[in-house]
Amino acid sequence: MQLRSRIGSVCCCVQSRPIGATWKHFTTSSSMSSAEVRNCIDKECEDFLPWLEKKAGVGISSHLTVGKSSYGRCLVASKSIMEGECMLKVPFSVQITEDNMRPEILSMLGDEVGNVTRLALLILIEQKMGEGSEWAPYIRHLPRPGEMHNAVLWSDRELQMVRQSSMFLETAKLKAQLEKDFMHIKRVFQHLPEVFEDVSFHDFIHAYTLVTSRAWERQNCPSLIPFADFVNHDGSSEADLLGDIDKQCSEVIADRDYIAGEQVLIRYGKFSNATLLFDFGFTHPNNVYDQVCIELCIPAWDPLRSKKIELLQKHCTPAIRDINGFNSSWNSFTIKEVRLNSKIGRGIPQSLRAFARVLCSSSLEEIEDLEMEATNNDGRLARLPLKDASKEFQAHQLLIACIRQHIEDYDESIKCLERLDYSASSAMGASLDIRRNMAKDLLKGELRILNSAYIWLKAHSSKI
Ligand SMILES: C[S@@+](CC[C@H](N)C(=O)[O-])C[C@H]1O[C@@H](n2cnc3c(N)ncnc32)[C@H](O)[C@@H]1O
Repeated sequence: MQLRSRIGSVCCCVQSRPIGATWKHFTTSSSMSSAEVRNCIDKECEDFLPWLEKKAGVGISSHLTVGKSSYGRCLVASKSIMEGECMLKVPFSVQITEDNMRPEILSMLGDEVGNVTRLALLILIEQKMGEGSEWAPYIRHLPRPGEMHNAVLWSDRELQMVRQSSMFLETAKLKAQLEKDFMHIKRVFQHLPEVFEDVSFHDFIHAYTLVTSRAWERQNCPSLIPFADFVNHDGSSEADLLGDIDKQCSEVIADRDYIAGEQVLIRYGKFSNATLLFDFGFTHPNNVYDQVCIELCIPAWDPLRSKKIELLQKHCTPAIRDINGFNSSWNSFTIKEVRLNSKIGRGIPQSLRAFARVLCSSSLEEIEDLEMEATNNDGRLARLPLKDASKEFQAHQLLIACIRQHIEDYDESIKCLERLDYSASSAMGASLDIRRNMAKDLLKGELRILNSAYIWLKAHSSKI
C-alpha cells in the first residue's frame, strides 16, 4: 500500500495514519465482541513492553497489555481506562525507520526503490541477525506469512476470485514492481551475503506487507511503532494514533471508557475493502466506505476516436490518487454509494458523465460544441445538461448499459465463489476459505455500489 499523510512537520500534534493506507471506518459485523478478548493475555508477549520501556528509558503504557484475538495480537486494557486518558506513548527514539539501516547499506540501495521497500529490507536484515538484532523481540513477534492475507500474497489462482475488481490489476502492478525491486536489491547486495543471501522473493513480499499493514507515516517516511502496532482496527472508533513532533512521540488517547480486559481498537482510515485487502489483508462485510472503479474505452472503430481522446485528456480532471491510494486515470472512474434521493447524483463522478457524453458524440460539430462549453465554463466538460435531450438520454443509457454489464459480471463471479469446492480442513483449504470470504466481501461491496449507481441512473434518465 502507499504512504498516506500522517505526521505533518509543522503541526505539533496531528493525526497519524498507518502507511498501508489509512485504516478507517466500516460496519463491523464480523468483529468479535470485547468480551471475547477479555483476559486473553498473550503470555508470549509478557516481556515485550518491559523490553521496549527499558530501551526507551521511559514508561510507554501503564494501561495496556498485549493480548490475543481473532485479528491476531491485540492491545487489551489492563485496568479501567477513562475517555480522554493517554493509553500509550511511544517515543520516536524506539520507532523503526529506514534511518535505522547502516548508512553504507542505505546509500548502496540508492533511490531506485521506494521507502516501503527500504523498510522491508531493514526487517529482513534484522531477521537475519536473529537474537543479535537490537530489535529481536519486535521482529520475533511479527505475524508470519501464513497469518497474512494481503492481496499481493495471494496466488494467481486466488486472485482470479477478484478479477472483476480493479484491485486485481493493482495487485498485478504491485507484484511486477516488487519483482523489479527484488532484482535490484539482489544485484546491489550480491557481494554482501550478510544482507540478502538466501532471501526469497516470498520472504521479501512478506516483509513488504508487514510494512504496509503496520507502519505509520512520519515526515513522509514509513515508521514502525512497536507496541502501538499491536492495535487492531475498528471503523466505529474515534481513536487514532497521533504524532507529537514537539514531544517526539506517538500516542493514542482513549475515545471512550474501557473496562479491564477489553480490547482497545483504533480507526485506521476510511478505507474501502479493496484497500483493506490490498494493504492490510482483511475485509469487512457492509463496509460503508466501499467504492468501485470502472473503466470506459473509446472503441477503435470510432472514426472520431482521436478527437474524443484529445478532448477528454484536455478537459477532464487529471489522474489522481484517491484516499485509498489507488490511481485513477483519464478513463477510469471511482463510484461511491449513490443515494436515490440525491438530486445531483453524488457518487457518480461528473467526469464519468462527461466521458459518456463525449463517447456518444457522433459528429465533429458535437465535439466542438462540448469543447466550447467547457472553455466558456470552468474548463471542465459536461457541467450543464446537453441541450439536445435525446443525446443526454443516450449518454445515460450508455452508462446504464455499462453498469448493467458490470453488475452481471459481478453477480456471476459471486455465484462462482459460492460454488467453489475445496476442503477447508487442510491448511491450504483454511487459508483459501479466509481469502474466499474476503473476495466475497470485496465483490459484494462493489456490487452494492454498482447497484446504487444503476438505480440512480435509471431514475434520473427517466426524468430527462
Ligand atoms: C497493525 S497490525 C495489528 C496487530 C496484529 N493483529 C498483529 O497480530 O500483530 C494490523 C493487522 O492486524 C489485523 N487486523 C487489524 N484489524 C483488523 C480487523 N478489524 N479485522 C481483521 N483483521 C484485523 C490485520 O491482519 C492487519 O494487517
